[in-house]
Formats: sequence, structure tokens, C-alpha cells
Amino acid sequence: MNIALIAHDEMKDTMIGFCIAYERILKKYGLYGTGTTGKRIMDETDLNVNRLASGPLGGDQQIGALIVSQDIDLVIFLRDPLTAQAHEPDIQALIRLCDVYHVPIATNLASAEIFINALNRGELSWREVRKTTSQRV
Ligand SMILES: O=C(CO)COP(=O)(O)O
Repeated sequence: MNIALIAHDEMKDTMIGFCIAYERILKKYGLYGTGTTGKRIMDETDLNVNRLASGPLGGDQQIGALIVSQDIDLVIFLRDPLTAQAHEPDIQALIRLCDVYHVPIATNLASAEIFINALNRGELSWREVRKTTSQRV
């Protein structure tokens, strides 16, 4: 199972704190991240992140493509709700694809903590079943 980690600039410190707090769990999964988020996580934790482009340069769309190919099982996207983003259409497209493909997405720290603990308890294992099923159709 793979997790996408994305944070807007004002939320990056929160993302680093989250990654440090849950490093033991996150280590068990494949991690993907947008450019700057991924770099900071790798610089400031022992986690290895498959880095894509920076969000404003298409990184959100790359994560979206991975969702379409069923390669992402959980998205932690710490959005900044108080700052307008030039690439807002890309952000909305990513969230829409999570809905299309039934991928859980946490957009704030409170939901991120609930999802990561659910993942750790095996509550997202239905994703594997779903992937197998959708590959058949
Ligand atoms: O802008 C982002 C998500 O929309 C995040 O991109 P970075 O991780 O490159 O800052």
C-alpha cells in the first residue's frame, strides 16, 4: 500500500511533525510526495519518499495519475485553507479523483491522524480487495 504526502507551504511544519510522530507506521508503506514536501520529509526524517514535481508545477496532477493507476491507497494532503493557490484547479482535480477511485483523503491534521491509525489497524485493507476486483473489469 502506498501513501501520498502533500502539504502547502504554511502546513509543511505540521506535515514534518506528523511524519516524525508516525514515522514508525509510515516506514511500512511506499511513500510518494510532491517536490518540496517530499524533500523536507526526507531531509528531516528517516523516511524515503518518491518525489514528484512540486505542486504548482504539476505534482498534484502526477499524484492524480497514480490514483488513476490504483497506485495510491491513502492521501494525506495538508491544505492551507487561508491562502489562495495558483494551481487550485489541480488541487480540486486531485480531490475529485480521490472520490472517483474511493481513495481516502485527509486534508487536515485531525483527519490525517484518524486515517493513519486506521491504516495501522488494517482498516484500509479493503483497498487491496478493491484493486484486485477493479483489475478484473
Ligand atoms: O502545492 C502543493 C500541493 O498543492 C505542494 O507542493 P510542494 O510539496 O512542492 O510544495
